[in-house]
Amino acid sequence: MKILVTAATSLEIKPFLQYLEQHSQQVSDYRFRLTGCEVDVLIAGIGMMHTAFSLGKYFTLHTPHVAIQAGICGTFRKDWHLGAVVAVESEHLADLGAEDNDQFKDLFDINLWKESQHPFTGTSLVNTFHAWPLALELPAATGVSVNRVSGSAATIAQLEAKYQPDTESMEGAAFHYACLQENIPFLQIRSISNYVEIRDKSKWQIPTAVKNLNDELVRTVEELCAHYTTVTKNF
Ligand SMILES: O=C(O)c1cccc(C(=O)CC[C@H]2O[C@@H](n3cnc4c(=O)[nH]cnc43)[C@H](O)[C@@H]2O)c1
Repeated sequence: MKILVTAATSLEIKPFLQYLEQHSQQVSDYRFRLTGCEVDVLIAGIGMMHTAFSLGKYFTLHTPHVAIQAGICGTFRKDWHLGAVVAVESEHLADLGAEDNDQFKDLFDINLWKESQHPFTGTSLVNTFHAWPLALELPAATGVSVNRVSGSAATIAQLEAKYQPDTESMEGAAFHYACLQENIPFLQIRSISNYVEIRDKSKWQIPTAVKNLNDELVRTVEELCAHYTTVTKNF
């Protein structure tokens, strides 16, 4: 089984990389062999432009069975605790469009895109791969992707009213788009490093978020590889 693990920065998946160093055989700069599984690691860069370019290039050369995007994110949900790990199931591109006075209009609102044009479901990029072989016990989240971390009351209120998001990242939509276009089953796992609120970086809990994210990432990859090994043994 071929698995792609992608992240915006190596810092976000450093513990996973250390795990691979200890438990797998490294076959190239970015490829690891782990109990019958091939795991590629792609550090795609921060933001949708870098993510789309990196994944587009990668998918012209490789077709993984599963792609996993792992990263930290902000949450709009005050009832979710920092450090919680979630699976983001759908994404909106929440700052691509036009400003109309103090209102934001996305490309669907201004009729440059049509609802449900491929690969969108309505106006969002939904993870439609339901044949995931593992029981995912993570809370499901609805995400928005932005080029600028939201940090004003007005922007936050607009995003909440328009998209009812649980999470905010800078790469999720690009990942969903690339995987849906290439028909590659995928999973976006994010851990919450901060609340989406008026900017106060001192409140961000990046170390806890990174630890929990990587615990979950290791568990998921190990389970996927074990599942695949069991399935292939039975044939
Ligand atoms: O401003 C800083 O000093 C600073 C230092 C380290 C990281 C940042 C980020 O903004 C991280 C962006 C990175 O993390 C994801 N992320 C995390 N929280 C949020 C959020 O509330 N809204 C959007 N993106 C977030 C994002 O996916 C980036 O990859 C700043």
